[in-house]
Amino acid sequence: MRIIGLTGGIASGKTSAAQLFEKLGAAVIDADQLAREVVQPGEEALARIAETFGDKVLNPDGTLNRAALGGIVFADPSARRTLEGITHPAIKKRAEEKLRRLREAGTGTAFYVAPLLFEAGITSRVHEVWVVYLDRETQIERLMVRDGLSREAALSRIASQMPMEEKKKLGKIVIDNRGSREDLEAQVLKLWREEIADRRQG
Ligand SMILES: CC(C)(COP(=O)(O)OP(=O)(O)OC[C@H]1O[C@@H](n2cnc3c(N)ncnc32)[C@H](O)[C@@H]1O)[C@@H](O)C(=O)NCCC(=O)NCCS
Ligand SMILES: Nc1ncnc2c1ncn2[C@@H]1O[C@H](COP(=O)(O)OP(=O)(O)OP(=O)(O)O)[C@@H](O)[C@H]1O
Repeated sequence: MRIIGLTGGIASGKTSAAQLFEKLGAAVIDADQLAREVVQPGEEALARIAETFGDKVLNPDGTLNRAALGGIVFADPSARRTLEGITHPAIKKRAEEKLRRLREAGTGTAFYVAPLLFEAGITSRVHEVWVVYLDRETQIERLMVRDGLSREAALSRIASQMPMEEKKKLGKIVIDNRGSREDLEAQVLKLWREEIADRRQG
């Protein structure tokens, strides 16, 4: 099974691109989704987060208050690293399980969509890395609109990741998402044909 790591900066369009690849028939594993699964009530990671950061990061019903925890960790790199120390091993374990199941099912190509593919050193687990790229100003705008964040909050989230220009240099393939959704769809379709479907036939 060929595993393509799909990464990029926050709000660069990884999920949007992955959904388009999925529509064309690719298998997709999304690290952000796994990150949500490992903090569901009853999971060990949630208990450790509450022990470490206090009850203020829990909602009254015991679920994780994502806004409260995000407010802490995106303003404090050492708190962010503590959180990653709790969640990343659990996320990696789930990703491995999902990849194993896809392999057993005879899947040809799987995308592993992860915002922190480079930062968390997961590149050795994938065969190649594709980067969804966006210029900084468009990134700030799309992030503010999607998550209802102030400019300052958007900038602190962006600052917690490797600069997009650096990620762009590290990708085998760069998907440029500065244009319209139609532009993105056209690039995905071309990559699907040239990099996945044709190679499979050949
Ligand atoms: C801090 C949390 C609760 C905030 O939740 P929220 O719903 O506001 O954001 P969400 O999880 O949807 O993430 C949105 C984006 O933020 C960025 N982001 C998330 N975690 C991190 C991090 N540790 N470092 C840098 N960027 C991050 C990613 O680009 C991600 O796509 C959440 O992001 C979290 O649990 N993060 C730690 C787990 C992690 O590292 N996830 C990234 C995927 S491995
Ligand atoms: N080409 C585009 N034109 C306009 N808006 C877009 C385009 N591509 C994506 N978007 C929007 O930009 C926002 C970010 O896209 P998306 O959620 O796919 O990014 P992401 O890289 O998965 O983000 P994250 O790292 O936060 O998970 C979304 O609101 C999405 O609808």
